[in-house]
Amino acid sequence: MKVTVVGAGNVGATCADVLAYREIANEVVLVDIKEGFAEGKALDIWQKSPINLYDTRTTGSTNDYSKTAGSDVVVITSGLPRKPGMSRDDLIKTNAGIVKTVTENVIQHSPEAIIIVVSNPLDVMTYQAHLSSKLPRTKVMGMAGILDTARYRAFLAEELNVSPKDIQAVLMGGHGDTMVPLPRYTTVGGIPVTEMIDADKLDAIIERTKFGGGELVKLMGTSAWYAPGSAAAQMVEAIVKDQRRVFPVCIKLEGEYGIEDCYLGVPVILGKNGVEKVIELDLNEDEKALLEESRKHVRAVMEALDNMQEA
Ligand SMILES: NC(=O)C1=CN([C@@H]2O[C@H](COP(=O)(O)OP(=O)(O)OC[C@H]3O[C@@H](n4cnc5c(N)ncnc54)[C@H](O)[C@@H]3O)[C@@H](O)[C@H]2O)C=CC1
Ligand SMILES: O=C([O-])CC(=O)C(=O)O
Repeated sequence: MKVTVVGAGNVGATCADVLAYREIANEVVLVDIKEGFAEGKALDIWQKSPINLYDTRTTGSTNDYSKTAGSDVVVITSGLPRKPGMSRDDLIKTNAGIVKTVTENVIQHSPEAIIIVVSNPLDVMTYQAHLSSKLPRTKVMGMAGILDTARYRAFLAEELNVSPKDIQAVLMGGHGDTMVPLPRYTTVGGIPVTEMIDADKLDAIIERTKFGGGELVKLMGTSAWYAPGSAAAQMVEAIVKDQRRVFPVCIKLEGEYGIEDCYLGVPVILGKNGVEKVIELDLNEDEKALLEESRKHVRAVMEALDNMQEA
């Protein structure tokens, strides 16, 4: 299995490293626009192989997409990260151009690839990659839900003093402040979380999760990479190993949840064909209202992208 990761920065290099040391792919190609940058990162990861004991071949390329030919999965992380005081949507202008060019290059050499978008604003960059690749919607998806859910699970594990492994959860909606938490689908070793934690503490954790990306931007002056890179690698693994894992993933909705033509995070089954199935939960009225808020927000940013492309 061959996987290309475009963008050898913080998230891209972390993703490539996880793909290599966990031997998720046989071959990983890193691509970046900065001269020598991807080659250097790939060489460093390759030189770690005798220490960490893996044989995934990692190589790099400065914008030469012929090296990516025949990739089974392509992860797009190229683009600007936000700085303190910015929202993810502030990145749209620069990152839309980058994601468009990168997708066109990728698809020229790997027309059968499955694309995982990471660049922000996530839901709308997934839309951009879908437009530019012209692939079926099941083969173009965005990574956000696994990350948001992981933050929520980590915060809960800390509060309850239990292993994060035993916390199962699902979040839906856009990757941003309007994400939709679903506490009634959160369990701790199979026990509903509401039996383990007070409502006000759970509310505080949900609020912290919504702004989880911003918390890290404030601390570091740039956005997160360890959890995002690992989350993207986990999606790659589900696809290349046809694991049929159930994850929240950003995909274009075509009638599911009563929503047409909007890119939102929803639980799906992920396997060798990409999104094998969108899982439709029976949401209650409060959850439907939160999802509608999220839809409105993402639609507005999608329309901003449409206007930019017409201009
Ligand atoms: N979906 C999610 O949950 C998350 C999304 N992100 C987003 O991922 C993106 C990357 O973040 P970082 O890795 O921290 O940024 P970074 O600045 O460390 O790396 C980005 C890389 O993209 C490269 N690049 C720019 N234009 C390119 C082009 N046309 N072709 C190839 N490479 C190009 C840059 O040279 C740079 O090395 C940002 O947009 C960030 O907001 C970050 C974390 C989580
Ligand atoms: O916060 C950001 O800008 C990066 C991101 O999407 C995240 O870490 O959730």
